Amino acid sequence: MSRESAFIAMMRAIASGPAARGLLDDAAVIELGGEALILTHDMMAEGIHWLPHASPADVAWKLVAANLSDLAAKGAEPLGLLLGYSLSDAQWDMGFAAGLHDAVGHFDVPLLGGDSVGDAGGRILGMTAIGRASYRPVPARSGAQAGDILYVTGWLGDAKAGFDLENGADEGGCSDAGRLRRAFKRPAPRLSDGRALAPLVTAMMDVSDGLLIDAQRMAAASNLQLTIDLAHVPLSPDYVSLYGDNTDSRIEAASWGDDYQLLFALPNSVEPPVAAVKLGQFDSGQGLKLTDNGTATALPARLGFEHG
Ligand SMILES: Nc1ncnc2c1ncn2[C@@H]1O[C@H](COP(=O)(O)OP(=O)(O)O)[C@@H](O)[C@H]1O
Ligand SMILES: Cc1ncc(C[n+]2csc(CCOP(=O)(O)OP(=O)(O)O)c2C)c(N)n1
Ligand SMILES: [Mg+2]
Repeated sequence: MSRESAFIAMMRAIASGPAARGLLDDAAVIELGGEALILTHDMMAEGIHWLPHASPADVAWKLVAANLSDLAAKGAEPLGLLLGYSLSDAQWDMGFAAGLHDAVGHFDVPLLGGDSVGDAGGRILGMTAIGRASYRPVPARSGAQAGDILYVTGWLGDAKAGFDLENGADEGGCSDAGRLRRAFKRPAPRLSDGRALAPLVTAMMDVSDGLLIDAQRMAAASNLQLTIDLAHVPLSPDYVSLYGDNTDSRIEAASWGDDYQLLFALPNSVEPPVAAVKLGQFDSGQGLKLTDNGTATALPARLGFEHG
């Protein structure tokens, strides 16, 4: 067990109310009369979530996007943001403020407040995003049913490719390295897809730590077995131009993380109303199984990103 999951397990014993959803979901859900408030908090730290030479404006953008992605996963409409900020040098602070200004304008979500601290011993940021549910019951990770199909929006692995390029990797034959870099630095939360999907899905979450680990969490929360076919993992042509299309490159795309796509379950009879690919199927039983073009294959040792 990672230090992160051990710590969350301790928090689970404290977070006993129904709004916390057993700390088994992307966000808390507070039912208020005929409405539901959705609340999520994400932290980012230099060296862990962004490279030391990253632009502070990009860091601000990603902090907003990662938080809004958890709202998207619950089909929510953003209402506001609160920022936790460790003061840095004046130039970094100004760059961050400029990026935050751009991001709140782009996503049309107000900054409501926050708190700042000096000399924190490193750049560590926190953000709370508050949203309003567009559909109730608010989709959970735990609602998938045996026989449901698992889908994912967009491509997986582009953020990993963008990270490698930002870290100095050769662009090789990649035709749109800028798009890959943006996928890593300025991910796009799937807010409108989330709202379109919320009335139809039996379960939904975003993919932040990696498809395999996040899908395993959905299967565990739903108390089902889930089989994913590696051949169905959606790779972009740009990703394939850098890493090829083979078992290793598919496993990397399915386990590196930072994708911020939506992962969701639908009954077999329901077609998704947004662009998405089928990854696999839920069955009665437990655990994550992997196939490659229909043939059973071993799970990799590492399913995704975990802190500690
Ligand atoms: N330090 C913490 N204190 C309380 N709850 C936490 C803490 N860290 C994570 N959680 C909770 O654990 C669950 C899983 O968190 P996480 O995997 O980070 O979700 P996500 O990837 O969607 O942001 C969520 O319910 C989250 O609120
Ligand atoms: C410098 C750097 N190294 C590695 C990564 C890869 N990475 C760091 S955290 C993470 C997963 C998402 O972060 P987390 O804090 O777990 O977000 P949450 O799942 O809570 O939304 C990934 C893929 C990165 N973004 N930046
Ligand atoms: Mg999430």
